[in-house]
Amino acid sequence: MEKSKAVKRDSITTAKILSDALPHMQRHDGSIIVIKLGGHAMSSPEAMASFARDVVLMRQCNVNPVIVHGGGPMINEMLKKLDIPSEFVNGKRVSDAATVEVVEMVLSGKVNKSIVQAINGQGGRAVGISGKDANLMVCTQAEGDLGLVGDPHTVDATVVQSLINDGMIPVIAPLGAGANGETFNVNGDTAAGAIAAGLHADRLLLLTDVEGVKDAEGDVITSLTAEQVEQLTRDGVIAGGMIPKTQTALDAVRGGVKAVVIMNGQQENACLLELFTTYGAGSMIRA
Ligand SMILES: Nc1ncnc2c1ncn2[C@@H]1O[C@H](COP(=O)(O)OP(=O)(O)O)[C@@H](O)[C@H]1O
Ligand SMILES: CC(=O)N[C@@H](CCC(=O)OP(=O)(O)O)C(=O)O
Repeated sequence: MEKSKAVKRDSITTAKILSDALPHMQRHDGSIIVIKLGGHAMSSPEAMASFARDVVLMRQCNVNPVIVHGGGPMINEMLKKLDIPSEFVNGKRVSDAATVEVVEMVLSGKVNKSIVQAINGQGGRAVGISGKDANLMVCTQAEGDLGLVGDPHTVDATVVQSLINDGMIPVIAPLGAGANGETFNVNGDTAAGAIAAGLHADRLLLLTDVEGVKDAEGDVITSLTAEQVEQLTRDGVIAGGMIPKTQTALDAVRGGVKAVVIMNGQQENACLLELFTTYGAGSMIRA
């Protein structure tokens, strides 16, 4: 008797939550949401399954998720096994030919396919590709002495749009082709921003391992302007891996993406919180 009362109470709460979500679902109806899943946000099989479930639920609600992933920690692990040293400059991995070979193997292989499998395991239909497929991301060499690190030069999002139109969930590894047959290692955030701009996405969610962009006191800044980002970077408050994220956010909004949110992907149901509730998670950057 007690148990059935509890089930009834929980069911009433669930029905209320679904009802509250209706205006948010209507607001995002038919929209394209690019989600960057960082290596740190894929910390456990449970976290991956929870993310996959959110993505499948989005698709079920006629919201079109496009996943662009990273995998820095997984690349580090493989480079270590192979005894290949690695260093980062301003959040980007200096990449010689041997490093790029490992990056492509890890990202297009195990990481990409484990996300695809997690989404399919929740009843979605995910397709894994890299930025090299169908000329999605043609790159030029990035500035600085970074070796084979690419900056997206042209994005042709036709293949992504075709997958979306067919009800698939694209899962994209951040590699790009060069005009002379090179393979470029592209920072996952940079790739996500370029693809979001190429798709004129409604929103770009950059999932990471912190609540958002923090100020000098360590408090999360919920809404950021371009000027604030530039000042915080000059002051060294925005540093390391947060630099490509905030620069990506600025490039994306300038490139036509309506809003970018930098948020904690380790928080359970992070994407649902952001899209389908009134609670705005993380730091939002708008045009
Ligand atoms: N101002 C800042 N606010 C928040 N995080 C910052 C800031 N400056 C630097 N960071 C660092 O950026 C990290 C996120 O970047 P990164 O480790 O590359 O994440 P991911 O692997 O998810 O792409 C945070 O864990 C934090 O250590
Ligand atoms: C050029 C560059 O830095 N490429 C990244 C690509 C993976 C990535 O961005 O992974 P996270 O999102 O997990 O950090 C790298 O080699 O680590």
